[in-house]
Parts: sequence; C-alpha cells; structure tokens
Amino acid sequence: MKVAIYGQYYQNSTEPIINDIFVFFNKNNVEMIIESHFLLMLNERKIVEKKYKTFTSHTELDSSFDMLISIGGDGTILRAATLVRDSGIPILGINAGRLGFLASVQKENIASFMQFVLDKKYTISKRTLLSLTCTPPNESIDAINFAMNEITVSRKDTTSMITIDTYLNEEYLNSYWADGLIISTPTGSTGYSLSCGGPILTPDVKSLVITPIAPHNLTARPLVVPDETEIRLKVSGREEYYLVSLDSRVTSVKNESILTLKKTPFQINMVEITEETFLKTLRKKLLWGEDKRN
Ligand SMILES: NC(=O)c1ccc[n+]([C@@H]2O[C@H](COP(=O)([O-])OP(=O)(O)OC[C@H]3O[C@@H](n4cnc5c(N)ncnc54)[C@H](O)[C@@H]3O)[C@@H](O)[C@H]2O)c1
Ligand SMILES: Nc1ncnc2c1ncn2[C@@H]1O[C@H](COP(=O)(O)OP(=O)(O)OP(=O)(O)O)[C@@H](O)[C@H]1O
Repeated sequence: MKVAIYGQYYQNSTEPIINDIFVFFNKNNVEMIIESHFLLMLNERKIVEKKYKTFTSHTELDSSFDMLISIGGDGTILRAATLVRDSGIPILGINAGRLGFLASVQKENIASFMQFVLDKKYTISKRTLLSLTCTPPNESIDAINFAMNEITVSRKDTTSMITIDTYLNEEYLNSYWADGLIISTPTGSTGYSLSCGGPILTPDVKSLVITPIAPHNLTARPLVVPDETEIRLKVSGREEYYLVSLDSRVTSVKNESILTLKKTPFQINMVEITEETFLKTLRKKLLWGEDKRN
C-alpha cells in the first residue's frame, strides 16, 4: 500500500498524531510519501528523522497512490482536495483541528482506524464539486478551478450591499440584494451555507443550494436546485470589484463580469469509515445528540 501524507501546520498535537501514524504504517510496510513542506516542518522539530520520499504538487500524485491522508482540520482537507484534483485518489482526514467535520478519524483512535484502512473496511463517499467560468477570464480562478464546499460572491471594501442577478439554465430567478450569495455543494451545506440558514444535504444528494448572505429581500430563502443546473450570476454594486471565493481561496472580480457555475465532470473521493458515517458525524459534531430534553 502507498499513501501520500499532507498537513499544513505544526502544532503541539502534531507529534503524537505523526507518531501514531508512522509507527503503524512502518510496522505494516505501508509506503509513505510526504508533502515536502510538511516533512520539512517535521524534520526541523526532529519528529521524523528517517528519510522519506516527498511530493510537492498535484502533478506527482498519480494512480499508484492508494490514498492521501490529511492531518489537520476542514481547511486542510479543502487544501488536500486541490492536491488530488481529478486523480481519483481517496482522501482520509485525521482531525487535528477544532471541528474537523469532514475528517473521519479522530486523533484519539488513529491505530484502530488505520487498521480499518489496511483491511479495506471503508467506503468511498463521492463529493460533487463546482467550477466557475468568468467572462472576461480571471487567471487566479483558472489556476485551481473547483470548490468542494461552495462558491460565493460577496461585497468588498464597503458596507454597501451588492445586487446579484441570478439565472438558472438561462431562466431569470431573482436579483438578490444582499451581502453576498453562496452556491453550495452538498459537502458545503454544513459550512458557510448552514450559518446563513441553508439546509443540510447528505453528501450523496444530487443538488446544490443557493443561499443568500443577509439578504434585504425579506422573502429570499435558500433554494435547492438539481446539480445539473447551470447557474449564471451578474453582480453590480457601488464598488468596482467584488469578492469571489472558491472554498478558502478568494479573488477580486470586476462588476458586470458574467460568472457561470457548473458541476465539474470529476468528483473528490472521501474515505468513509463505517464507524464514522455522515449521520453519526451530524450527531457528534453538530451536537444533535446533546439536546438535554431527550
Ligand atoms: N460564517 C461561516 O460559517 C463561514 C464563513 C466563511 C467561511 N466558512 C467556511 O469555511 C470554509 C473555509 O475554511 P477555512 O479553514 O479556510 O476557514 P476558517 O478557518 O474560518 O474555518 C471555517 C470553519 O468552517 C468549518 N467548515 C469548513 N467546511 C465545513 C464543512 N463542509 N462542514 C462543516 N464545517 C465546515 C471548519 O471546521 C471551520 O471551523 C469555507 O469553505 C466555508 O464553508 C464559514
Ligand atoms: N498538522 C496539525 N497538527 C496539529 N494541529 C493542527 C494541524 N493542522 C491543523 N491543526 C489545528 O487545527 C486548526 C485548524 O486547522 P485547519 O485550518 O485545517 O482547519 P479549519 O478550517 O480551521 O477547521 P476546523 O474547525 O476543522 O479546525 C489549526 O489552527 C490547528 O490548531
């Protein structure tokens, strides 16, 4: 078995996590290829001294890898998705962060969960992604043009609201007058969209959610549409530019540009361990099981 290992940060809890993973994988002859910046951090702190092969970009991750292991929070998993891209390499998240909603493995039970991985006792949860075409083109969007959580448009450098003319498959829907608009995948439905009143979708649902951010149209509500829908947006406002985000990445786009959002032809494969299904995660991490009345 051959796995890629990725993390963004070194913090106090990194050392025991790394120890658990490396001891287990070395004992079971799993080949580990480590992202070069992460290995440098581990080497500097003398956590890892043995020589390991490294990778630096998505171009080095090919079908010979069985899995990419992301050590961190949800932000790290979103970055990990930009490393695997359309290679199909499944991502397994080990939560070293705070919420870690997308991570299957908690740092307390690494060895037992890695045994499930070795025994192939896991399923693949396919995650729908969104991509964006900007007219006129925008280079920084084209560099990594997909989002696993959501694409948003929002106001920039001002308190003044923006107007977002929205069309679904060429049919006019609405002109939102708001701080912004979120187009969320099922994966992203538990992220920013949820905070703005959007519904939770299970990851396998074939839909997208359009959720306004603080709309001043009092009747505007989150809308669920089929994931085959082509969504076209035109933003106008007092400032010349507004912000576009794809997950954690942001760029400025000039008013009146046309944004066309579509599902990508590929998906991200997330490893799901039976002990940590999406429904269990809802109860554990969104605290559905913590209602003291029941
Ligand atoms: N008000 C909000 O809730 C808000 C605002 C901006 C961004 N976000 C989310 O943060 C993501 C970017 O992450 P970041 O690390 O750069 O920002 P960050 O450091 O501000 O973290 C955002 C929080 O959102 C959580 N989160 C991210 N994706 C999630 C998901 N799919 N389900 C449940 N929780 C999730 C993370 O655990 C973290 O606690 C965005 O894609 C967006 O979904 C949320
Ligand atoms: N490799 C790591 N080792 C130890 N702690 C880490 C590591 N990576 C991340 N963390 C911890 O997790 C925090 C958040 O990480 P990250 O940016 O990946 O997630 P996030 O988007 O903020 O989401 P979450 O709420 O899941 O933590 C970091 O500030 C740090 O405290």
